[in-house]
This record gives sequence, structure tokens and C-alpha cells, in this order.
Amino acid sequence: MTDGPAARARARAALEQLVVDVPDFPEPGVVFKDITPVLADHTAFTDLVAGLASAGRDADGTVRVDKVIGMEARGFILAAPVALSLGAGFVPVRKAGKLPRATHAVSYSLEYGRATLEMHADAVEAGDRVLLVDDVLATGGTVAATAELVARAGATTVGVAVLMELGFLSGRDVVGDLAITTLLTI
Ligand SMILES: O=P(O)(O)OC[C@H]1O[C@H](OP(=O)(O)OP(=O)(O)O)[C@H](O)[C@@H]1O
Ligand SMILES: Nc1ncnc2[nH]cnc12
Repeated sequence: MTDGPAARARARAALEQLVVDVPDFPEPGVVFKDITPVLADHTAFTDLVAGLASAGRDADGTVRVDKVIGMEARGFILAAPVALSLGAGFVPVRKAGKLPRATHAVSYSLEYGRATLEMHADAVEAGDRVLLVDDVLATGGTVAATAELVARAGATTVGVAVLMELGFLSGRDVVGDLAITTLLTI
């Protein structure tokens, strides 16, 4: 698997061709971006993962993250292979009530409602450098809540990598306390 600009360019083309816009799901007025056809295409999925993984490397190719976080549920699908390709650990951030041991928890808003996210309190260590991976950045609520969970553990969010931005954040230069300069969008 090769990361970098070539993989990102192929992945961008695949997203344009294969993502299906579904009007009024899960509620009236929302145009839902269905990424499942991209995941079903092996070449496209490979390029997506390689493109996202480039956010976890310095310009010289050195891996700059200790952990990759995926946010339930679609973030899991992308973040786990990104973690493997970087040689980093994978950490799931889950909706409330799913993780069995002591957690940090943060409530947040997203395009269609409110939710609470949790992360095991010992999943990242103080001082860890963390990359957040998800499919869609809409209001930024999910990313901001996850960055707050990382901060509560004493770790640092050094990057955010997503497949798509939906335009809610245009004109803003921060997501929560995160500078948008840390953001890679396929
Ligand atoms: O930027 P935001 O406004 O926070 O929206 C983006 C989030 O919304 C979706 O997840 P959702 O909570 O619907 O969960 P799912 O992956 O389980 O469908 C998506 O996968 C992102 O995580
Ligand atoms: N419109 C949308 N499509 C897919 N996932 C989303 N998450 C938040 N808004 C979304």
C-alpha cells in the first residue's frame, strides 16, 4: 500500500464516483453521504486508507503518531486499517454505554441530534500523539468531542483525517480547540 498524494488523488476520484447521496436520511432535510459502495471496492478502499494514513506521517515518511482513534461506527472501519498501516495502536471511541471499563465521556451535537462519546480512560497514555480518523466532518461536533477525550487523558491530537467535509465549517479555522490546519481531507 502506498500513501501520499497519488493515493489521495485516486481516492478522491473514487469518492466522487461511488459515494451515494441519500436525501432525507436519517431525517428530512439531511442529505446522507453513503460510503458503503466505496468500501465494497477493494482498490478504492485501499486508496482511501493509504490517503488517510498520510496524515500520520511527517514529510519524510516518519510515523508521527502513537495511536489512531476511530469514532463509532464508520470511523472504526477506516481507522483500524490506518492504524495497522502506520504501525500504531487503534483506539475505539464509542457511543455511551458500550465500553465495559472506566471511561472519559463528553456530550456533543451533530447534524442530526446529540450524543455522548466515551473512551476507555487508559486507552491512550499521557503524552501520546493521536490521529483521529472518521468518514465525514459535518458540524465538527464528533471531532471536537473526541479531541476533548484525548485532552482529558493527557494526550495530544496531532491530526484529523476524514474522507469528506460537508461545508458546515467553511470560514472557520478551528474545530473545538483544534486548529483546522491539522485537518487532512481526502
Ligand atoms: O461532524 P459531525 O456533525 O459530528 O458529524 C459527523 C459524524 O456523524 C457521523 O456519525 P454518526 O454519529 O451518525 O454515527 P455512525 O457512524 O454510527 O452512523 C459520521 O460518521 C461522523 O462521525
Ligand atoms: N450528511 C451526512 N452524511 C453522512 N454522515 C453524516 N454525519 C453527519 N452528517 C452526515
